[in-house]
Amino acid sequence: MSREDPVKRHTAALVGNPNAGKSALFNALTGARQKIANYPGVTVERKAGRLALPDGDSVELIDLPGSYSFDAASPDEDVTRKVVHGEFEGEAIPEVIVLVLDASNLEQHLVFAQEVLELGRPTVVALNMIDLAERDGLTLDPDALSEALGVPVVPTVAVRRRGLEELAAAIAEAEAHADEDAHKRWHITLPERRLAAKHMARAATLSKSTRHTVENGIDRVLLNPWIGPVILFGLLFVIFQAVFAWATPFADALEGGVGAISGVVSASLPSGFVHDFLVEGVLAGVGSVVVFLPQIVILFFFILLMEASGYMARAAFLMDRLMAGVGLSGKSFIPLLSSFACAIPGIMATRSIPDPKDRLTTILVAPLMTCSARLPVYAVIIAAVIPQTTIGPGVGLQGLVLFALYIAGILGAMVVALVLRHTVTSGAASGFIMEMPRYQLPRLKDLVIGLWQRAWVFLRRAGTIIFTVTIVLWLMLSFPKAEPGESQMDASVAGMIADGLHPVLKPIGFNREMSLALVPAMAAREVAVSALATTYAVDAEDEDLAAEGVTDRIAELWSLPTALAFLAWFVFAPQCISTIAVARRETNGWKWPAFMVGYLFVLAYVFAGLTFWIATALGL
Ligand SMILES: Nc1nc2c(ncn2[C@@H]2O[C@H](COP(=O)(O)OP(=O)(O)OP(=O)(O)O)[C@@H](O)[C@H]2O)c(=O)[nH]1
Ligand SMILES: [Mg+2]
Repeated sequence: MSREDPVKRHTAALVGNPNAGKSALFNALTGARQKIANYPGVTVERKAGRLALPDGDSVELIDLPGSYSFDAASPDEDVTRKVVHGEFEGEAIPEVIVLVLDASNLEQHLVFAQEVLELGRPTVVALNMIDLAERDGLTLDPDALSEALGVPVVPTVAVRRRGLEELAAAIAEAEAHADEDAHKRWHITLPERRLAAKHMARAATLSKSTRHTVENGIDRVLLNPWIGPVILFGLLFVIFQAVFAWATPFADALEGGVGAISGVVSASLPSGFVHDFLVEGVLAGVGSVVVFLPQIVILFFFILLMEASGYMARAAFLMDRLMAGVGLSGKSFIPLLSSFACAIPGIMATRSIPDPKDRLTTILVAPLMTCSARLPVYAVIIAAVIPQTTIGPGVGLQGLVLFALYIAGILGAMVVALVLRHTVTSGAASGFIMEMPRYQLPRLKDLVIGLWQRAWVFLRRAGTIIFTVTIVLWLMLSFPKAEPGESQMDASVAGMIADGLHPVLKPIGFNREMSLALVPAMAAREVAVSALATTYAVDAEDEDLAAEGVTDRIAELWSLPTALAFLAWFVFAPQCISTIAVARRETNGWKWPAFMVGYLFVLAYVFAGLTFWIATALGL
């Protein structure tokens, strides 16, 4: 900022209804990579970035959660209210407000817009999604809207970077003086506001062709009470088939690559500490997790498609009735579905749920949704013990088992929610209203960037937390060294820990290696795989055994009931430490996370046990 500048412009805040494209504008203007997705409630916290203005100055641009009103009750909307009113701790009131409106949905968006303008602060309107309005046959008149609102209006298409320079220029010119008349002009009741919105939208619409919107036709099918759920279920089924079927060639290639590197390292290094560290710890351990990259990418490909197309909110709508049956609402569906990626963003997404008890229940059951970190665990065990047969055209048994495990998690979450709503979080279930976002064709570039980000997150985890934990375990497995004739595991520190845990887990069919693997898996669930791989590699009696992958060792050493019990454990397995930490932050204390960990441990133990005993009784 130049010193002579009389106008103080430290910050500008993006404000508007959910799904107006605020984060898309934020990313386009600042070069950030905030999450954008086509459903309301994506952004749940305040994020800042720097925006260079055409006059050489720059401002701190703030992306905010979408809001319907300043009176709104949900925690994310509360952040918006606080920031805009200058009540957010450690932050001055923003000098300029950038009010983002969806041009294709103008009337609705003008309701909250009036509330924002009532503040009487320097405001610039971004009339975003002009392209969608055009798609619907709407021609808008930004000047008329500007006249009606009394502030500059800049048409934009955030995702195509249209209108960005004009918007930046308008922000630069927004004068830092309050509009004294604003209060008198705008302060009216909600019905009056709605009426005013209608008039203003009408006045700003130059022409409107009676084009049938794509939405209606598609929604008649996708939201049909009978066909809709079948399509949703079918889609989930296809996803889990694809995770196995499509990934196999890539996963095999990666596994071959890791094996080849392992062979080269083995042959070229003399046996000793460095050799063992690389072969048993790094390659067997961390390598066993990295090979699941293709599966992770495929899973996220589908999640990103659902998020970008606008289907996510439809799925929430379809699930609303089912969710109401267990005392939740469709609002909980999106956080729960996000938990398929990871429970941490899932739990944070609950901030868009207004009712505190709905929100708490959703937080408590979110870890039951199968996060992507569990995918390697499931995949390794399934590959080892479930035959690669097809049981129908295009339906593989392995994919089916994976699907069943996801369903088990979902059903578990539903039952737990039902019980909680009748006990610890009892109260009236709240209603469900969610705007259906416009259908959009996902943009290839967004998809590629999104997948790249996810792949990078996965690889970074493998290189940091999974690496560290696996290496610590490897050290504990490798020392003290065994006497000749003694097994290395028996002699090691880790072996002693495993011996301590095993008696507790033996009744539910777990062997010693599994018992040991559960401990580091608390850091990150994928570690269960690397821990088993490292344990078997360290304990291998000869080079041939050491060269075998963890899948082969499990296939040889585990009985089917034992393997199934391990899968059942991971359906419920108490979450990783980061999830516990987020639950603590979001519930402001240790009480609920402690409760969550407790009930998950009990369920994991009981269900793993039941699975083991039943499978054994059936003679599997
Ligand atoms: N066609 C079109 N799509 C847009 C435009 N701006 C944003 N989008 C899309 O609209 C969806 C919502 O965008 P976001 O930036 O996540 O919306 P938001 O206002 O931040 O939403 P919340 O964080 O939920 O309040 C995404 O799918 C974007 O890709 C636009 O100008 N034209
Ligand atoms: Mg956003």
